[in-house]
Amino acid sequence: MTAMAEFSLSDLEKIVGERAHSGDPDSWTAKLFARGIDKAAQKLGEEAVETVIAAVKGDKPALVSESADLIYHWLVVLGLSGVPLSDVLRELEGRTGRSGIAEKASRPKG
Ligand SMILES: N=c1c2ncn([C@@H]3O[C@H](COP(=O)(O)OP(=O)(O)OP(=O)(O)O)[C@@H](O)[C@H]3O)c2ncn1[C@@H]1O[C@H](COP(=O)(O)O)[C@@H](O)[C@H]1O
Repeated sequence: MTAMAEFSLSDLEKIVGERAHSGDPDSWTAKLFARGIDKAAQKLGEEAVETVIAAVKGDKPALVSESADLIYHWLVVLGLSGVPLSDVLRELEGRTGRSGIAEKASRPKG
């Protein structure tokens, strides 16, 4: 369990980056990168819906599994979009110490 606890999103981002252009016919990551952002974004949306369904049903094992699918596909979409995980983490870090409601109130109207 110790090794698993050390596994990070950054590790998964690295794996996705390495597999993206591997040319391995057995790589789902390579397949998604070849098909492009529309397909990857569609998969991300499907995994999001499946995660929501698991949560609403109170199915904890499914919630864990679907969350993993969701995060993996999210990293694929970030990669395809040329957005590094560190940009998202920096954005999240910048929000710490500020309540969500205050943050929402500060957004431009429109
Ligand atoms: N975490 C994941 C991961 N999560 C989900 N998936 C794949 O995502 C795919 C889509 O899942 P679905 O259940 O929606 O499959 P589906 O409904 O048959 O898909 P459709 O073609 O019908 O749209 C499946 O092939 C899953 O295996 C993942 N594929 C890869 N990874 C990670 O990426 C690494 C590299 O994987 P490859 O690129 O495949 O070598 C792996 O070692 C993992 O660490």
